[in-house]
Amino acid sequence: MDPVVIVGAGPVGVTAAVLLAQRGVPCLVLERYTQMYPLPRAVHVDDEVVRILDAAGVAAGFLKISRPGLGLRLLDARHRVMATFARSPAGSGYPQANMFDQPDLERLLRARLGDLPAIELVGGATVLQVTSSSVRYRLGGSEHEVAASAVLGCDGANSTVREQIGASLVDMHFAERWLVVDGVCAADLHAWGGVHQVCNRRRAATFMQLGPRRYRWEFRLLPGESAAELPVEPLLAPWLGDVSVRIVRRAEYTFRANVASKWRAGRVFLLGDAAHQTPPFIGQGLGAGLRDAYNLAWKLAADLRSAGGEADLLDSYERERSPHVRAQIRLAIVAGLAMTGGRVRGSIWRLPGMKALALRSTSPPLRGVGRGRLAGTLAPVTGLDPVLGDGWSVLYTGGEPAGFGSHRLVCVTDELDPTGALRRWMGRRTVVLRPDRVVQAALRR
Ligand SMILES: O=C(O)CCc1cccc(O)c1
Repeated sequence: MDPVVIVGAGPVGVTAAVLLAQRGVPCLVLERYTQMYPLPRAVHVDDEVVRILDAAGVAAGFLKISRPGLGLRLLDARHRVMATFARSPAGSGYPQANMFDQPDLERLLRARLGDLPAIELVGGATVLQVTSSSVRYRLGGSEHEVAASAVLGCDGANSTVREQIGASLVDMHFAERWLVVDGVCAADLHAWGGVHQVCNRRRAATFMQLGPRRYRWEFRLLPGESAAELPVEPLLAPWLGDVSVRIVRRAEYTFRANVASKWRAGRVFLLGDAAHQTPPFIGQGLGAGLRDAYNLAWKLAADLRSAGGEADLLDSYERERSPHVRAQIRLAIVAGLAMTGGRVRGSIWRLPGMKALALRSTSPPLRGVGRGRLAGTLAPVTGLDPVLGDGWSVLYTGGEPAGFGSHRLVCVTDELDPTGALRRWMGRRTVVLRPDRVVQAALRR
């Protein structure tokens, strides 16, 4: 089988490679740089995304390098607490919010590559041309062409693959310039362990702890200000007291909301920032890319196993992922407006239902999957992967259901479900799960 060529060895590309290789699909990962990018970027993933890291074999390692996020705290311009939306650090499976430093996650994922000989990673490779069945790239002084069974563009916001398939970015009408500062402090700041949002219209700001003595600050820039010229010490002073900080990185970012006009051309697919970009206000940027990888990997593996016989399954990638990511981007924009618009807009958070919205940790159901209330939702089966296997499965509680062909039949007993939470969720239904644990059908007995 020709390899799936993955352009970009960031967390999305590497996760896609791992998920494919675990299903027996050879992968060639082409990365423009020779070294891993050493500086912080993404800082948060939710519990659904940790399940994806689990599927890729790195959840145990991730829990060691991350810390549970305690929720969201809104502060006024003088840093007085306006509201706290607190998460319980121990959810039913993984913590609902997980704070981390991206280079730590990338090291974990790169180490996982070493377990999977079906993956080859080539650094220093600049992709020149992409088709459904080949990729041409420059390495050192020479050009190479490799045959591909599919191509995944995981090459970030300025994606070459996106350009190659003629997709553009559709603007969801959000652009703000922010200064992002990462620092390591000489001592712990003893800050509350969630995300702090300063609801100051003049200088909206975000602050959070990422690891031991490691912190992230973000400050919205005013028109005409540049991150390079803005003195950072007065901005950090209220958070630091007399503790000194070593700044690891300061950068200007334009937070944008964009979705690619198409995510696929033939057997070339876009994933992660190549397909969508979101403002960071609900911490879903990297998670969206990892959800892409998880959604596509099992479908592509099934298609390759059946020699191209799963055209509809491949079509469902964009059909499912695009509305999901748009919904999350819209939520990020609304949350951002409420959090950065000053005291008055900040008071929106006192309205009934807003607390539940701020703390909601399940993402919207995938559209167009089966029918019924549970269809398209992620089943709460954390930890059951060894029982469910890597294919389709059927969960049942009564008599063994018939007519499910090669699906794995799993009787949900006390042993599998000691707290009864899974059976409460199932109600009196028999539940058909896809390989990615999304509910395809939930049938009343
Ligand atoms: O959902 C949470 O508890 C935190 C979400 C979050 C993460 C990172 C940045 C941010 O502004 C919000």
